[in-house]
Amino acid sequence: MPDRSDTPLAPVLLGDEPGSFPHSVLAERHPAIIRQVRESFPYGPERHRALDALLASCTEGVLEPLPADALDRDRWTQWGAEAYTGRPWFDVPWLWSESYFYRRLLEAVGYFAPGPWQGIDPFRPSKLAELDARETDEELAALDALADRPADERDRALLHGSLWGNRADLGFRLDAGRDETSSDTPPLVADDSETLWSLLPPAGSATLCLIADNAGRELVPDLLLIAHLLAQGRVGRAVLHVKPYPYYVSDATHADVLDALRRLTAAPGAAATYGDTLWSAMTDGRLTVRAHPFSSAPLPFADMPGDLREELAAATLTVVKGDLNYRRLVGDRRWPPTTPFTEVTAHFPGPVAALRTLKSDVITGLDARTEAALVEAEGQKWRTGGTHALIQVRT
Ligand SMILES: O=P(O)(O)OC[C@H]1O[C@](O)(CO)[C@@H](O)[C@@H]1O
Repeated sequence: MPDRSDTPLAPVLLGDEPGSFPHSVLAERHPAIIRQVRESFPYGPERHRALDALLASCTEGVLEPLPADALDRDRWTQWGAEAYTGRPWFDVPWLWSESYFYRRLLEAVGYFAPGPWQGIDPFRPSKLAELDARETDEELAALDALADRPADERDRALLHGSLWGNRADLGFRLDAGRDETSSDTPPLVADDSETLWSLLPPAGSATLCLIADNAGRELVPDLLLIAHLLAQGRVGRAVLHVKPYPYYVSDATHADVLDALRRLTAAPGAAATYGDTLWSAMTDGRLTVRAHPFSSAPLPFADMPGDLREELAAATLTVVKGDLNYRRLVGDRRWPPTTPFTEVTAHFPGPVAALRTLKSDVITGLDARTEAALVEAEGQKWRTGGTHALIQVRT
């Protein structure tokens, strides 16, 4: 991360503290994900053995190197594999070990190797179930009532749909025991939406990059937001960044975009109009989907490569969705919550907006009163419970 003399770097989050949230993800959530994946398809004995080996490695062992013939081995070396392989999963930066877990999981199910399981997304059954759920029908039906509302109400509804859609990630739901906090504190802990709208004036034909997070019930409202912005002329061109391979259980890939788009175009009522807008925008090049390798790198955005930096520098605004992308945007560190968002995102190549529900410890940009009220009402649960959200913008 570049020097910011006025903001000293906070310690990087590791998973080594029993009782901490990162530790519970490594010790409990990852084994649960392996169990879920094992049941998602009738994998044969070889795949089951590989999943058993991953389970043993990630709970009691060390990070093992990728196979010598893995096509992305050099890339992982550049991303720090030599420094971290051979070490216990709990002792390396949490962002690194968590991201590497998904790479190893895909290795275990044969996602990359030539053969029948190549390219089969182990999370697809749960992603499709979510897309087919009754709740998705209800959310799409609500678009009919929106059509007659004033423009600013539609702007707000679609922005908030995309924001709160982030609450619906599938990995989060594996945590059945997580407390639901009820609190009198406002759901939005920071709201820079006025600034966001000022960057995308009507008929301004801005270029928007949206760095997507989850598929299914998050991606659908993300796509609706993009369709709305294109239709309003607030955005002339949009680039949707997705993951190059299945990641963090429900993260969106290009295949998920196509599933979501089909869901929209086949829906009754207004939803299909949004779907048609997106379809024609993809066809004529106003909307493109990108799967840059760095999208699944175990590194903060401060370390992004030059080509991606250039691309994002040319955007009027980049919208960064979700919790994991927030960790990568501000750095996965124990920042004091009042650390200015503008300073920790100074490295980003252009104007950036974070839309995120709070699902991990990292937080910046709070005012002292908001932080105090949250702590008073909930202790530290507001950081990870997914019941609060933020819209933060750096121009
Ligand atoms: O889907 P999101 O919003 O990125 O949230 C995923 C979050 O889930 C975790 O994988 C575990 O909580 C976090 O590491 C990550 O930040």
